[in-house]
Amino acid sequence: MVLNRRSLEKLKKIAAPGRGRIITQEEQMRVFVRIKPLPDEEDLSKPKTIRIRNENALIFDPKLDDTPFFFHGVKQNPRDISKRQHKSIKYDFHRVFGPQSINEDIYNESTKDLLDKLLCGYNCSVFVYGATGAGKTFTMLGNEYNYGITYLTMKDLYEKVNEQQDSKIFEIYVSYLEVYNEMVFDLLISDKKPLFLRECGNTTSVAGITIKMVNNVEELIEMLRKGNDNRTQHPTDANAESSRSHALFQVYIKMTYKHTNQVKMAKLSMVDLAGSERASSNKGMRFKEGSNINKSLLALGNCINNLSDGLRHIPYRDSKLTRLLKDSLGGNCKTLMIACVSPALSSYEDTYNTLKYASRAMKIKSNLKENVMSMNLPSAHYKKIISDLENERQVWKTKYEEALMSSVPQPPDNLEDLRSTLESLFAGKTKKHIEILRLESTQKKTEFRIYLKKILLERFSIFNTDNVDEMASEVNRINMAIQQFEGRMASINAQLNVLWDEAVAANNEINVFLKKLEADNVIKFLDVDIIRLKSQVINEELSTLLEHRNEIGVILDSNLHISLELTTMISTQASHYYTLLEALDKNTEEMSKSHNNIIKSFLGGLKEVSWDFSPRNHCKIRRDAFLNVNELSIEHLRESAKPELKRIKLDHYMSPLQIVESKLQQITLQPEVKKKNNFIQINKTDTSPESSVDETVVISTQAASLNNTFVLKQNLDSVSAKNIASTTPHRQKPIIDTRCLTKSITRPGIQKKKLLINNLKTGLACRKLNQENTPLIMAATKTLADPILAKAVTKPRINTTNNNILTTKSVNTRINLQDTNKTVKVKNQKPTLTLRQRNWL
Ligand SMILES: Nc1ncnc2c1ncn2[C@@H]1O[C@H](COP(=O)(O)OP(=O)(O)OP(=O)(O)O)[C@@H](O)[C@H]1O
Repeated sequence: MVLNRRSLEKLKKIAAPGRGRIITQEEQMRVFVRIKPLPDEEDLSKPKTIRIRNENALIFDPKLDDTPFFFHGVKQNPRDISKRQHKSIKYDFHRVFGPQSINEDIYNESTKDLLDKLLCGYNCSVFVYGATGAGKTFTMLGNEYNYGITYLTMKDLYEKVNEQQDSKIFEIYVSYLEVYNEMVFDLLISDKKPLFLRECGNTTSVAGITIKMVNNVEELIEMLRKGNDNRTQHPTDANAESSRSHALFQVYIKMTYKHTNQVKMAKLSMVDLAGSERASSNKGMRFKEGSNINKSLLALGNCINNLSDGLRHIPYRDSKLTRLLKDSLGGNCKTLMIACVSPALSSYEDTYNTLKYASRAMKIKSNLKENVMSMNLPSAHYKKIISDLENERQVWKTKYEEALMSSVPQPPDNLEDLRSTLESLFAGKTKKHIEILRLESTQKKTEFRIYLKKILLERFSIFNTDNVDEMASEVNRINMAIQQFEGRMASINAQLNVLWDEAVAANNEINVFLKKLEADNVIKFLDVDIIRLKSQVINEELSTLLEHRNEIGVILDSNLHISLELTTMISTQASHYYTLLEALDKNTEEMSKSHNNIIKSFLGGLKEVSWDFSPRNHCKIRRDAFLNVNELSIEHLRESAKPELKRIKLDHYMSPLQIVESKLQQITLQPEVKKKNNFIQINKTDTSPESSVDETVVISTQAASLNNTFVLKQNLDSVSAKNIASTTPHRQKPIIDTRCLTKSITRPGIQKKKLLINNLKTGLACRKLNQENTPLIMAATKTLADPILAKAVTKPRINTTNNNILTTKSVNTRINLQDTNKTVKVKNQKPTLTLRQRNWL
């Protein structure tokens, strides 16, 4: 629809605030005329069809010059040979460029101004019109010495775009097509097939046209060059390189204002029309081309006529060319026409027609609107943009998904297989561990039996017997049993060695598999399974240990009964003998005293060994060496270290009291005692490979309730135990694992005694026995079935002259030992000795 002048006036309004400002303005089409220079062969003396009056006007077919011509001093009257009546028509244009003008002059005074409008969001069109050979292509494209206005416009456009980069984001797309023989072809692709036009509202779009994004002027020039190569050109009578098609080069600019996010779109169309020519001058194909060119130019002329007359009907549909130029001629577009003419007489008609057209075009008014580009772009353009954006979105989506996949890896397809492999590997490991533990359990039980048998022999040696033969066979039987047990031990050791190898191999297999899982980056998917399987192994081990504990408990129980039976038998017998000796008056005073002491101890004078179950001792209580299977071996197995072949010998085992005794022997007191805050510092002379610097000795009276109680306490915190477990080779670990042990033995009157820890020449410490307490201690020893206890609990002798003697009266301070962290703590005269040992194991 074309708006008449009244309607346009109405549209000159400003939209209400807040709805955006749309300015509609009426613009006259700007028309320029370019007169090309005469060709070299043309006779310059001949009259020309155009005379330039001034910058804005020319006279077509001017009358001959009135300048008088004198011959021999006589004024001559010039004769008009053609006898023709000169038209002498004056035409006004926006600018008339003479033959001397170069393309840059044309650009500077015509299209240059369009750029500002374009970058404000107005559509702009430039089309060159004229007869064939009049210089249209020369004006549009030029040559390498004289660049055409297309190049100059685009060059300036990119410069302006760069200047405005801070405030706007630009996207520039181009399309290039030709209308040849009433068919539309895409010049940006070499594949020539006609494209269809689609009417879309007030605009016409080309279906399937290539719209390319151009980032700089160089890319654009290259694109133009390729497009021109694809353009249909044939030599004609008038032009050796005549363009036989109308070329339409369109630039689409999308501008996004950075601060407001407002988007403006504008289109620049540069149209190089094919030249009109007399159809009669060419034949065949050229004739057909010429008639089609003329047809479309005629349609263009009709449109221009109707537009200039302000008619409502504009026959755009009469040709492909006019359909395409619909929005450039009378719509929302600032349009500029450059009419190219030749001043040569031979082009008289063409020039006349061109000037007529150009003059009429001057009257065309267009209706300019800002921010309307989006309506005027061909739908193909949007489709292209949408498809490009869609492609771009797809590319980014793929990239994003890839990035996501790499950051959050997907579980492998064979996860289930990997899990079942893991399960079977751990099942193999568990099996081996359990076999080892069971065998170790058997080993311990066998060792315990050997121990018990040896105790029998020891006890037997106390007695004098008459029946030597009978006893000898009994002793023999016990020795045979010991031998048998020891033989079994050897076999167990051999089996254990094989099992250790297998267990280590199973563990290595797991480690290799786990490393592979880690390398394949799939271990994270099996983390939970690995933890579950590891804890399953530990659970199995613990239940095996429990079984072992129960079995040892049963053995201990039966032995306790046997011991009780024996005690009853011995006491009955002793009582008989004492009564008999009493009756015979053979008892000495000493014997009576001893007898009384024994009875006293039977009545509770000697307390049982007690165990410290207090929560602060976060450790396991171990009754003896035979109770638990060696857990450290399993810990060590987990570390995949092969144990040494040497097995622990029975006689390396010590009772808990022996251990405490042994440790006490390694402790000596510092000659100089530093007093500080009720504690004293002691030093340790360490000659034992088993002892360590992390030993703490505390002598204290911390438990007032444990009156008359002598407490030996060994403690090892769990962290140290763990460290030791992982660093100490299996075979080098101590014979007994007594992480926490507290024994309390009450001795009447011990508060009056003094503890002597003497540093001997050997460097080892020992304590002197208090002979007075021997019977008492012996009784305790019997109860414990442990003769070495006699050495463990002694009555210390006072020696005030010796600096190495520690008296309970004097030791009221605590002094930390710098290099060993050992502390001796003595608070009053009722000493409780606590020995804390950290890395003894
Ligand atoms: N202003 C000019 N200065 C110098 N040479 C020119 C000028 N204008 C045109 N020519 C020359 O005239 C010849 C024809 O020009 P051009 O091809 O531009 O004509 P045209 O109008 O495009 O013709 P057609 O319509 O047949 O394609 C070319 O050789 C060109 O170099």
